[in-house]
Amino acid sequence: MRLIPLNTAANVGQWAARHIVDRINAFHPTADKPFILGLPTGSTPLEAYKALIEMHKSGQVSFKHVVTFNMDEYVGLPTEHPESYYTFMYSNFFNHVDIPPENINLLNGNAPDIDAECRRYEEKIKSYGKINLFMGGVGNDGHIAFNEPGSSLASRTRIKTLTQETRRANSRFFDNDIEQVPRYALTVGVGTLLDAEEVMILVIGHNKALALQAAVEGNVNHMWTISCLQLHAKAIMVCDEPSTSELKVKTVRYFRELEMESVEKQ
Ligand SMILES: N[C@@H]1[C@@H](O)[C@H](O)[C@@H](COP(=O)(O)O)O[C@@H]1O
Repeated sequence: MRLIPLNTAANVGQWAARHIVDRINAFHPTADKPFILGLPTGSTPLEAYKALIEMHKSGQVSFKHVVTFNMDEYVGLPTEHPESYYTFMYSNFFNHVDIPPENINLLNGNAPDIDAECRRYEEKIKSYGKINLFMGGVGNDGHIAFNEPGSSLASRTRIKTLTQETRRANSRFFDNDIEQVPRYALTVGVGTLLDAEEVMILVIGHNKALALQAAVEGNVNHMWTISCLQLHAKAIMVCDEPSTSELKVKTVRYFRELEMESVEKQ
């Protein structure tokens, strides 16, 4: 695991966007060999999306040959609802870059057959071989995508019941009214995420400090599904300063020194 300790949320967004752009450009994607990018929603990736849009506008990257898969979507929320992940993705990212609409993949939380929809999503990912880079965030309780505590670490795309804690945390987007927050969501599984070639998680704010501690210093544990990243060969946690407040000083120092070493060697 790489841990990148930075100062601010803006630094985290910039770092993540630069990493994505470098990966896409190094891949030299074409129509026949597109770059496959996994994407999250939430407040955490907003700065990264802004930075990606700026880099696109200044000619540093094209998304013409990038295929995206979003991690999750609420069940039963109309697509055009302002808080659907569909709306989020188009207004915060897709509408501002040159990605062809047919390259965008989102789970349909209103599909008549939810199980078939989840199978379709897994099969579509498989049809491309693998996801090259999955960007994600983390919930206060350590959930990755919507893999709530106790989710199988081998899970695939499926429907999940949201915990009270997640619904409470997300009620800030629903007039602070927990009753308006959907009870279910479709989410890629922990196993789906672990299949990606690389996973990059952004961690912002002191609310995420316990989740980051569990991810980095805790044991692999299904109660903190983010800890699955310890099983991944290429995982990166990009963190702001407040989110590292539960980590040991020596842990942060260790990872900071590792990064400095690798910069010097390049
Ligand atoms: N399903 C999403 C997660 O993918 C996200 O990582 C998490 C954190 O959200 P935020 O970035 O707003 O803190 O919230 C939601 O529950």
